[in-house]
Amino acid sequence: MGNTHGMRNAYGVETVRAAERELMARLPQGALMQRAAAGLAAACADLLGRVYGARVVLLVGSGDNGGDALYAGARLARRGAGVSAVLLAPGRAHPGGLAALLAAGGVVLQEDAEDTVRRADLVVDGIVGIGGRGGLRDGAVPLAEAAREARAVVAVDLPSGVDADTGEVRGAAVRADLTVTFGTHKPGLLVDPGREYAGSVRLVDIGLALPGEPEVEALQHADVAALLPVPGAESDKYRRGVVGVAAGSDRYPGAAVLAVAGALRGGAGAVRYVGPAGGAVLARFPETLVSDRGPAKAGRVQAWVVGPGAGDDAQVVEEVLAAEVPVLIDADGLRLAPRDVVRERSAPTLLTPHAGEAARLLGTGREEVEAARLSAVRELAGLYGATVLLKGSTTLVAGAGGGAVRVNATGTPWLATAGSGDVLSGLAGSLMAAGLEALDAGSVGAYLHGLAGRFAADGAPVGAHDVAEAIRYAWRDVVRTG
Ligand SMILES: NC(=O)C1=CN([C@@H]2O[C@H](COP(=O)(O)OP(=O)(O)OC[C@H]3O[C@@H](n4cnc5c(N)ncnc54)[C@H](O)[C@@H]3O)[C@@H](O)[C@H]2O)[C@@H](O)CC1
Ligand SMILES: Nc1ncnc2c1ncn2[C@@H]1O[C@H](COP(=O)(O)OP(=O)(O)O)[C@@H](O)[C@H]1O
Ligand SMILES: [K+]
Repeated sequence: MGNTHGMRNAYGVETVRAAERELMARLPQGALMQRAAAGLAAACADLLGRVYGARVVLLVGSGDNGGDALYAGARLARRGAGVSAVLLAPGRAHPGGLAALLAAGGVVLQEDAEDTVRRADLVVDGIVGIGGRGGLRDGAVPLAEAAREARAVVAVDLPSGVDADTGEVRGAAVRADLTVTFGTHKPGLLVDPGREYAGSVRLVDIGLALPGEPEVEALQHADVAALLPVPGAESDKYRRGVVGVAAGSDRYPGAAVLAVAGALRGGAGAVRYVGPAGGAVLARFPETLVSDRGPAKAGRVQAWVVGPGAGDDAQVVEEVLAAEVPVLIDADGLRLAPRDVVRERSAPTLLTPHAGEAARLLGTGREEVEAARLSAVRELAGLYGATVLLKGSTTLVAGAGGGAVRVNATGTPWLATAGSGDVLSGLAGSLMAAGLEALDAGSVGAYLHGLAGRFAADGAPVGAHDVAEAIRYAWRDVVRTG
């Protein structure tokens, strides 16, 4: 889909470096850093409101990230800000940047650095950028902590301590209100936990040409609008697609109701329900086609959803996996679906674990998955030869064949409510039945589900059924403004 719809793309460090080398070779020395510093200074000025008289403290590391901070500091000093720099490696600060700062009236702080940082109107984090390796080094940790008490923190390119390629944070990292990033988003700015440290992100164009596929991409309204299924004049309920839902149990009939609730709002022309909760489903949604035979005999569907609240019924999972249509596997189904059977399926499979379920499938701990989401989702997709949607504060979707990982951030923590995952599985399964590919169905489903959660919650607690009801508002919003 490329850039045609304004997809937000993030490229890894290696690609950024190559693009920078190529561009630098064609520009006068230092030109690129001046572009970066100009964009950074403008963003700082916007944040400050009034530059004259503002107390600005620069945290300056030994690389070009510190250079950006110094040149931007010089620009702010020329506009009347009181700018002081804390040099983390005094002999190795960017020489040109330091000279520019001093010439503009800035000073180098020799003592009481932490106190000055705490009292600052603005702290500019130029400790490390894409050259950073591992967590913050010891000397920088107290400064990062002091910065939390300052009025505002702007991170240069990315918050120091956040891994640019993965969003992983090992140890301490700077928490920014705003990150001013150059040339392209970095994966670590879009994927948690890094995303949380970045605050809002402003992209400064420095003229980089980035070739090929990004590491991570985030759909925007227009991308989603272009992917949504729309019935044509010739459509009938079967042509729009039938989605089968094999979910729920005597113990958890509600999971069936919620998965059907999501499926009814996902674009399929009909929802076929199979399982022991048919009565509960019909009572709530009379439009559902209910069957009391197993999935193999339930009649044709264009995609299956299996697993929410399903308990231990391995037979149902087996029958669904044997169907030659796309299958979404969630919750209990993930436990019951053998890896080799999934790998050998000829039709697409979409797995939708949360971090705890992903950890069990990978044989690791929940915390490990949450700390390294990008590698976990890629690894699972590889192991199962399937598309994997990893739920959480930022939801990731990795395709079976590698390629850019989709990240979704439309959600809200209010979605952390029982049953909201069941709604998502019905919704994404319905999109597959309507003809979307697994990667698109997962990422479009997560986008609408997150937005629906926001609309339904609007700052107050919600139940999962509220989220399902709000899907149509999310859909309309996407269609109208996309
Ligand atoms: N290369 C370019 O063309 C441009 C680069 N720009 C800036 O340059 C940055 C990259 O500069 P560099 O390659 O010099 O790398 P950085 O400045 O990101 O960091 C490298 C330096 O930090 C030290 N370091 C590494 N890990 C550390 C850690 N965990 N704690 C403390 N110190 C650590 C290294 O010893 C090295 O001296 C970008 O993030 C961006 O801010 C911009 O000026 C735009 C143009
Ligand atoms: N902190 C959060 N911010 C945004 N979305 C969240 C957050 N926590 C959970 N979610 C979303 O809520 C849903 C919860 O699904 P899941 O964990 O399967 O719950 P359940 O099994 O109760 O349905 C997922 O779509 C997930 O991405
Ligand atoms: K930084």
